[in-house]
Parts: sequence; C-alpha cells; structure tokens
Amino acid sequence: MSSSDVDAGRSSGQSRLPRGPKPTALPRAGEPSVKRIPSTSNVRPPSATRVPSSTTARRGATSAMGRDVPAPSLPRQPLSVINARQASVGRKVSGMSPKGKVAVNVGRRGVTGGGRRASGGRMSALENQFTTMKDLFERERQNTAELLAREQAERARQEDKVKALEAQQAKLPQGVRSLAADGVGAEELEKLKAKHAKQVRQLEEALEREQESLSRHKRYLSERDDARDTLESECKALESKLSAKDRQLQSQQQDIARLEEEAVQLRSSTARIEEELRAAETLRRKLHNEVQELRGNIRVFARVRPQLPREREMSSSSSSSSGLASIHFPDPREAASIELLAAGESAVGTATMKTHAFRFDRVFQPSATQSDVFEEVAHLTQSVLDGYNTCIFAYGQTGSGKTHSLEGSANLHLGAAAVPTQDPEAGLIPRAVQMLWSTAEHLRAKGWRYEFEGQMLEIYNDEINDLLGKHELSGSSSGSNRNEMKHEIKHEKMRTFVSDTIVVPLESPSQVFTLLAKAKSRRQTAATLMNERSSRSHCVFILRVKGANALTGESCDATLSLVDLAGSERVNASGADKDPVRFTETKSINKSLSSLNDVITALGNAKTGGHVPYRNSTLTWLLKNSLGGNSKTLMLLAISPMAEHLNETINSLRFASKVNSTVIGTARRVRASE
Ligand SMILES: Nc1ncnc2c1ncn2[C@@H]1O[C@H](COP(=O)(O)OP(=O)(O)OP(=O)(O)O)[C@@H](O)[C@H]1O
Repeated sequence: MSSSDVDAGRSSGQSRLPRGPKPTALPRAGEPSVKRIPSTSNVRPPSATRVPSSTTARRGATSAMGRDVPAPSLPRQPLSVINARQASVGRKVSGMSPKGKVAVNVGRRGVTGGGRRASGGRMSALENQFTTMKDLFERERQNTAELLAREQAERARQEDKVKALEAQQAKLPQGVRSLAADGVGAEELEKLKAKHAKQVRQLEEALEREQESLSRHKRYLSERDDARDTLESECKALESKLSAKDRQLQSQQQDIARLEEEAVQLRSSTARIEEELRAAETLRRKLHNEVQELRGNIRVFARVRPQLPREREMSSSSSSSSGLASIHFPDPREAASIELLAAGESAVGTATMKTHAFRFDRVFQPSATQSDVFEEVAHLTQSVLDGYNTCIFAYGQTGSGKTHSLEGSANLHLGAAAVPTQDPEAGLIPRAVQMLWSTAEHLRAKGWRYEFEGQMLEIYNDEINDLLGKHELSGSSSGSNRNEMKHEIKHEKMRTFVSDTIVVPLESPSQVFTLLAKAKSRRQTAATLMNERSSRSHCVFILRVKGANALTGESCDATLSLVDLAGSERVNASGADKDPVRFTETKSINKSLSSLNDVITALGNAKTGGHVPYRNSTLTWLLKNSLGGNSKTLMLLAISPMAEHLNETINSLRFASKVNSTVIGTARRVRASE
C-alpha cells in the first residue's frame, strides 16, 4: 500500500478496507438463471432494495440449483455501494433485455394460447418456484447480513493493523517509508537499513571526531587564554619598564641639554684660545724669522722617511728585528728635535749605547706627508716673488729620500692638467711651481707682472751638463766625450749665468713639469749599469722670476734654486774604493759636499770678513748667489730610518747641525736694476 493510498483512504474513510475482486455483474437476459425467472412483466421481486448483489444473487441462485456455494468473500465496496448496486440490480431485473421480454411474452402467449388447465398448473408451479426463490432470497439476505457483519469486523481489524503499520511507518525515516510505500523488497529494505545504520555509524563517528576536535579547540583556546594572560602581565611589566626608561631618558635629555650648553661655552672658549694660539704662532714665526735673520738666512729641516716595503720584507726574512734604527722625536709638538741611539765608546773605551741628539728648524717624522713638508717651505719659495734669491738643497745619503721630497714619488706623472697640491705624491718642486704661478696671478691685481724662465743643470764629476740641451752628457753610457759641451759659470752682481745652456721661458706650470720630465729622462738615458746617475750627480733646477709693478714702479729679479745633491755616503761605505769610476764619482761628490761645508762655515764666519771658498767646487760656485748672505737658504736633510744606515745618518746629521748653527747674514731683496 502506497502512502498516497493510505492518505486517500484516510480522506475517504473507505479505502481502508482491503481490496478484493470487483463484484460480478448481474446475469444478463438469456442466461440460464434469468431464464428460470418467470417471464411476466408484472412479476417483480418482493422488494427491489432487498435484492442481493448480482454476484450474491447469482451465487444464491447457483446454490439453489444444487451447486456449491462458495465461501463468502469480503465485499469490496462499502455497504452503501452494495445496496446501491442491489438497487441497480433490482432495476435491471425489472427492466429485462428484449430477449427476456420475448421469453416472458412467449410465456404469456403460452398461457393465453395453452388452455386454462395447463395455465393453472403452471401458475402453481410458478408460485412454488417463486416461494422457493423467495426463501432463497431470504437465506441469501441472511447470509449477506452475516457476511456484512464479518466483513465489518474484519475491516475494523484491518483498520487497526493499518494504524499499527502507520505508527511503525512514522517511526521509519522518510526515505524508508517512501521505499516501503513504493513496495521495495524486504531484502532491499534490509540493505537500506544496513546502509542507514552504516551512515548512522559514520555520522556518529564524525560526530565523535567533531566533539574531539571541539574539545581540542577548547583546550587550545584555554591555552591561548593562559598565554594571553602571561603576555598581558609581561606587557604590563614592560610598560612599567618603559615608563621608567622614559623618566631616565628625560633626565638624560636634560643632562644632554646641559652638556650641550657647556659644549657651546667650551667651543667658544676653545675658539678664543685657538685665536690666541694663532696670534701666538704668528708672533712666534715673526720672532723666529727675526732670530733666523739674526742668525743668518740658512735653515735646516730634517725629514725621516718611512721604512720601505722591500726593507720590511728583507728585515722580516733575515732576522726577528725590524731593521729600524732607534730614532726618537722628543718634542712632537715643537717638532724640532731628533734623537738617535747608537753604539759608541765610553770615556774608558768600553762599548756602550749613546744617544745622539740634534735640533733643527723643523723635524719631520716618517708619517709626514709631502703636503706637510711643503707647508713649512711654501713661504720660503714664495719669497722669490718678493725678490729674494732662494735655495733649497736636499742633502742625504743615497736612498734617504732626497728626490722623493723634491720631485715626488717614482710613480708621479704630472700631465698638462695636473694639480700637484691635490696629488699626495707630488714633491716640493711641482708644488712650489704651482704656488708661484697662482700667487703671481693674484698679484696681477696689485699691478705686478711676472716672467718665468728655467733651466735644468747637472753637476757630474764636478762638470756641468745642460739637461735641456742637445749635447751628450759627460760620462754618459756612450763613453764618448766628443759631443760634450764645457760650460762656464759667471756671476754678475746678484745674478748667475752658465754659458751655452738653454734657458726656457716658462708660460705655465705644466710646461715646467714637461721640462722636469725631459731632464729626468736624459739622466736615466745617460746612466750605466755601474752608474746610478741620479745618486752620483747633483741636479739643479733654476727658476728665474722677473717681476715689475707698473703701478708702483717696483721691480725684482730673483732665482729659486732647487738642488738634489748626490748621495753623501763615504767612499768605503759606497764600495767605490774597488771601482775606479765609482771612486772618481765619489771623490768628486765628497769634494763638492765638503766645499759646501766649507762655504757654509765660511759664511758663518763672514761677519769677521773671512774668505768664502765658493770656487772650490762647481757646485758651490754655481750656488754662490743662493748660498751667500743675500739669499734665503734651506737645507732639507733626508734621513733613512734603517739601522744599517745609522752611521751615515749620524754623519749627515752632524753636517746639518753645523749648517744649522751657521749664521750667514740677512737676506736682501734683489731689484731688477741691480
Ligand atoms: N717620505 C717618503 N715616503 C715614502 N717613500 C719614500 C719617502 N722618501 C723616500 N721614499 C722612497 O725611498 C726610495 C729612495 O728615495 P729617493 O730616490 O728619493 O732617495 P734619494 O735620496 O734621492 O736617492 P739617490 O741619492 O740615490 O737619488 C724611493 O723609492 C722613494 O720613493
């Protein structure tokens, strides 16, 4: 039974009854049972409403004809329907088919046409038959009533069953109910139930998992709560720390403000002190100049070069000692003293270490830069523009740093656009040249016009070579003297001339640098394997400066001589005693250097009117006007820091010390007219 049928049954109140085969239609006219009914038209069943259903009537009739009466089956229709049908059957029975009517009419004709006796017998037979039928109807009616009662009881029972099923169905899930309603088999239902149970299990398991996850989340949340509580407490602690730090910061800021105020005051007092120091320094220089002038115009600077990389390597590979001499600078602020510790002999002849102390106008430590040295020399070179003959000569043993200080490092290459003051490698000569040109340019505003000209000379074995000339240099690698030119030195008033030498008018510093490079290359070409020419000859760069002031009518004509002397080492120290060429060179160098010594000594005694032996060497004769009392002279003593050179260093220092103690009078301006 489908749910729709159940519902339909509920609404009609009739379909609750179990279904059965439809009632059989009443027998039609012409059928045997109908034929047995009397055919008169006015014969009717006693009561049309009591006529049983066609089936019942037919069965009853069949039963009455000696056939088995089948067990009454449940009526399929409600009683009202049955009654309605019985009524219908009654009507049908009364309105018989034409064939039946014919049969009845035939009977009537038989009655009318057969005679009165026969009809009387037939009538009684019919009446009997009618009575029998009436009994049959009555029995049938009783049977029907019984059946009806049973049917009603059965229906009530079925209704109860249906109710029970409905209750069961209500308990089943909708899907099962619908399947059951659709008539799905029990096996399938079992499968569905199993499937349902499985789904329920799965759902239960999923539910369990969800519950587990939920409890996990709850645990996690509670842990997070704990962590949050911890963080909150930490945060509070940090906040309190922060506020403490804030307070500290505020007090520190107050301290800083106070300190800054103090710093401002200190800065202003420092500036004042510095100003006082500058003024004191100016005064010191002025006094120093006055002292120098009283002493004479020769000054001595000593410069100790740093240890060279190759010397450091040799020292580290040969012994544990650094190879450096023990050199000290006792007064770094004043920078005028130098002390050397060297082995000596005591008064009783025992070996002992002795300190040799010297004082000069300025002492430069190995850390001093080219710029530091030039700063001290600049004002001296500048005095050429004021008309003072000036001479700077570098003195020292081979490799002590003379050329480095005067020209610059071996790597220096000054091009046309070179700015020597910005090149840490550039030495005194390029710096001085650049400064002279720039000062001359400044002085144009004051009416001064300057002309510059220069020459480069070399004194080798006491002979002059023109480094800018075309003739072969004396003692050159060719070994021939055929192209050598003999030069003579002449002095006229305050000026010096060298015959047959090239004097180049100089327009710019870059032209001077080109000139220097040319001279250097000539010296290198002339060098032999046995003759390191730069060490064995004196090199003199003479820059003549002529100035005139159209506004004031003043004029000046002075020279700046920059002299790179040959190495000052002694004969035995140079190994020259074993080599005749070297011996000659060294003899010549020694002669010129001792002449220089003699000249300076004589100049120191010049106040007494003694003779000055300028002519004793080409060098001193050439430098006559630059060394005399009318010029400003600077001796730059180059010192090697190495212990192996200590003896030569001490000799150089002694000579420099003698020069430094010499008073050679006051420098005088050289006017163009002189
Ligand atoms: N102050 C210094 N700083 C760095 N290197 C220096 C310094 N003085 C000299 N040198 C280096 O020492 C070496 C020798 O120097 P330099 O050639 O100037 O000596 P010198 O006295 O002119 O020698 P010589 O008499 O043989 O011409 C060079 O390689 C030079 O670059």
